[in-house]
Amino acid sequence: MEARRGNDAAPEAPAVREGSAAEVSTVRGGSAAEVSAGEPAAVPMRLAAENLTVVFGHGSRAHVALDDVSVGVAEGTTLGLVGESGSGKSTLAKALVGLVRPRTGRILLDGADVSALRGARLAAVRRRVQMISQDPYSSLNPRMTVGQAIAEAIDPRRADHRRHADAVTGWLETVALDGDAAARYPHEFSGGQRQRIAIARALAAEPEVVVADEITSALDCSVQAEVLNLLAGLRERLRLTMVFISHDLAVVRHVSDEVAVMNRGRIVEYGPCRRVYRSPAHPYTRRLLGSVPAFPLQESR
Ligand SMILES: Nc1ncnc2c1ncn2[C@@H]1O[C@H](COP(=O)(O)OP(=O)(O)OP(=O)(O)O)[C@@H](O)[C@H]1O
Repeated sequence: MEARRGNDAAPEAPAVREGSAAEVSTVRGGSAAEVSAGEPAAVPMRLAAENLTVVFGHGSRAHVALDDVSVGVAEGTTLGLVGESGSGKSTLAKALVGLVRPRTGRILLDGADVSALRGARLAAVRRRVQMISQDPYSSLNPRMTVGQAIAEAIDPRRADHRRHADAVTGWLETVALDGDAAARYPHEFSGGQRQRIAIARALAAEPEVVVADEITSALDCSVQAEVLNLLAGLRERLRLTMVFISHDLAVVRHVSDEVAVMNRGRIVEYGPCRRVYRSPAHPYTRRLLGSVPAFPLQESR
């Protein structure tokens, strides 16, 4: 039997969700007004997880990190993922980008099941769904100059910085860095600058979806705000489709159209950000929001 690690004392209430799991990959989305009116627009999901289960380990040491999780993000929108530490946010992020293989369920990219792909086809999907993580070192090769790293994202087969110099400079300027950063190495930059480079690198691949996993949690407060404002601006300007993960509820509300609340590997509440923050329906969400002084319940957005 699989063991479940009890990482908090959240109540076992049923999930509160607008739309069924089956709807997630096909018709979820639309504005908050449309969803709450019970008539969601038929917006296809760019990226969706359908009934995803991820188990780490085997036998008595098995741990169910994701338990029948279904979420989706429509083009040009942002899905926020919140939940306490250990609730499964990063595991879901990794599953969405193909870094963790689900035991059951599917990952759909533009409606096509990509969860069983391997080799070159998986690599191609990873290009289309770019992940930016907490530690930019995991996405930036310390032996590559920044210019090489961005050139590789632009064209993996001809990752020559000089060939793509103008485009590299353009992406650096997009994240408010000077073009001469291209000749330097990641370790020569501050944490905030490295995250800007990681964002530039991810966007240079022109992905269909960006998965941002706690991208500011290792940064000082003032730098966090700079990076978040940059990302929020890019999201508007480039109409990014994004999955945004953070333990910071205020930040998630700021950038997300919809939010999924995770608890112990499950989605317990899922819906338009505005509605969930204003009137959380699940006891766990209420507890989560109630524990943050900035979120007295019933606050309007
Ligand atoms: N590679 C792994 N092997 C075994 N267990 C894992 C592995 N990765 C994650 N887990 C476990 O799965 C659960 C979910 O972890 P995950 O990192 O997805 O949570 P999280 O919500 O992102 O937490 P945090 O906010 O602290 O990053 C945790 O109990 C964690 O210990």
